[in-house]
Amino acid sequence: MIRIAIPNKGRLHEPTMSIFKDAGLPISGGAESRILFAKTTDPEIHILFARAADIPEYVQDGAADVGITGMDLITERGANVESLLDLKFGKASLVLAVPEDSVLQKAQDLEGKKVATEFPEITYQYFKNLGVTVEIIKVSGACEMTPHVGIADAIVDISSSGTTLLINHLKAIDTVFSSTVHLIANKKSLKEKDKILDIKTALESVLNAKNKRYLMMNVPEAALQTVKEVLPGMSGPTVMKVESSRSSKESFLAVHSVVDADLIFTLVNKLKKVGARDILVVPIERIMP
Ligand SMILES: Nc1ncnc2c1ncn2[C@@H]1O[C@H](COP(=O)(O)OP(=O)(O)OP(=O)(O)O)[C@@H](O)[C@H]1O
Ligand SMILES: O=P(O)(O)OC[C@H]1O[C@H](OP(=O)(O)OP(=O)(O)O)[C@H](O)[C@@H]1O
Ligand SMILES: [Mg+2]
Repeated sequence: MIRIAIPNKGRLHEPTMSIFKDAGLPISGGAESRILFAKTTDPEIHILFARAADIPEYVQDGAADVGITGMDLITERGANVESLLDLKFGKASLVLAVPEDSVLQKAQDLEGKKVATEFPEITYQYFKNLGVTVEIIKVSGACEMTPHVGIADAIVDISSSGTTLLINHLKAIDTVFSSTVHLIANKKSLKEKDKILDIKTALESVLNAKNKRYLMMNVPEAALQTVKEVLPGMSGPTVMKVESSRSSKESFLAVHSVVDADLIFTLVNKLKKVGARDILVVPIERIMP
């Protein structure tokens, strides 16, 4: 049996449930349902719902074979786990921030000063690497208030849109750590349970397909070469004969290709100009190379 720990609530819950659904492993539970265990369509794969911050330890200690959580939380806890895949969501930066009117402009200016943070390990390592000595004040949240009440001169805290810093009259002066959500595995489980790599492959196939679209069109045979020159190469397009019911003498070919989603707008206009018609653009659920 393989147990996967996923965030039970908060900003990582939904995107995690969604990528498992797209990967063919729909999960029910967590969030409002408050169910903390669940099965999947694969009887060998069970789900454990947990707080994102606890998942690194659960995976390190083997309570879960696999986990999904942020690299900042994994690094802060120094969890001895294997990262199998960057899932590319949950993007956030840990930034060094000071009051907006502060004279402190760079990390070196913090020598001998106080820094409040929810991430003491990452903060310690950051200043150590710079050869700067600071006093680290561990807080469990609402870090942004500390420089305004004399608890600290600066903070190291998560920033994504930057709104929280702005409304708390703080400004970032450096990026300490960039985080995204990763698929991690217990090192012993990884050696003993091959199925863990099947889970990685399934999630990876969803990521591979995210920015791709499947393009289908009918092309007059005479225009095929021109159309192929317009189509970007992933691998050559698939070309099939169309048993057209059209009365026209012209014979048509069906051309199919996988293209980047952000090329679609210009590509469709170019293809129409060189004679393609009946153009269909469909999303792709998974791509397994
Ligand atoms: N404002 C944010 N924007 C983007 N990602 C964030 C933000 N805050 C936290 N994260 C990321 O989400 C992950 C989980 O963060 P956290 O443990 O704070 O849970 P949460 O989803 O914010 O729930 P809550 O804060 O309500 O407990 C972390 O890896 C962190 O990097
Ligand atoms: O740059 P922004 O988009 O404003 O996001 C940054 C805020 O997001 C997180 O708080 P969250 O909303 O998770 O609340 P929390 O402090 O309870 O975790 C983090 O602690 C920051 O305060
Ligand atoms: Mg939070």
